[in-house]
Amino acid sequence: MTTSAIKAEGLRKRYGDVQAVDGVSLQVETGEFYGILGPNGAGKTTTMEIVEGLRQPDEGRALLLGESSWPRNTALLRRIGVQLQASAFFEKLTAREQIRSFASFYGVSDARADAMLESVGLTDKANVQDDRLSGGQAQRLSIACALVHDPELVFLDEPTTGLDPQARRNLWDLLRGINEEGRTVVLTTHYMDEAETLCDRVAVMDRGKVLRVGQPRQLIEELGVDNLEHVFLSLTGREYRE
Ligand SMILES: Nc1ncnc2c1ncn2[C@@H]1O[C@H](COP(=O)(O)OP(=O)(O)OP(=O)(O)O)[C@@H](O)[C@H]1O
Repeated sequence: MTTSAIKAEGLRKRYGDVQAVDGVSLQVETGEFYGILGPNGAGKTTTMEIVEGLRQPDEGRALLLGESSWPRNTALLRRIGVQLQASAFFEKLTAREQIRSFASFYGVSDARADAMLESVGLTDKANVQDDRLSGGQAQRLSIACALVHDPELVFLDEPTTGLDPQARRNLWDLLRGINEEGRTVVLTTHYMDEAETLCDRVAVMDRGKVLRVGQPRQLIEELGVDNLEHVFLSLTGREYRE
């Protein structure tokens, strides 16, 4: 029997008056490209952080690669990659210095760091300081940093937000490649077209709950609608972007 990459049961997390995550259960299989969809504030990031072992749930538990992700398990952290926002870069370092710094935390060689930079198409930007990179270049650098230690499972939180259509498409190719190499990918996104294009399965979240899980095509067919945007409308009775 193979172990699921993620198995989360009954997760709950409250911040003051806000019930950010309200009984979330999820299962992600090894090798899957899995999307967590939902509008701002749906609870996507909090759910991911609990699963990653970066945040303690009030209730419930998450198994990551077959092991409990809380209390924080440093051995597990080596086996996962978490894409940080570009704002988490070290100040004033060049692209090459950034990725070599991340690599050094894991005892990964400079050569491997440089190869990752090459694989995301940033070799010609190696000497450019992070604050001079375009939005798409900064996203690619942050993804390369998350992959530098060759993790089995990668978490990407809204990797294409704020990018122009061409940069988004370039990034989609990169993300597909990461998954085709055999890695499990978990992505949060606001963009339904992105989820439809990339994800094997999606969980549609709203107000801290998972409303439905399935293959994008299957959800569209089941609900008799044209696209994922309409799946959301049909599940919640309201527009995705209100
Ligand atoms: N550290 C925190 N302290 C207090 N409230 C928080 C904190 N983090 C998140 N929240 C609140 O919890 C709810 C869920 O937030 P979360 O970031 O998980 O949602 P999200 O679906 O990832 O949203 P977005 O798409 O905007 O990133 C929101 O109402 C948010 O304001």
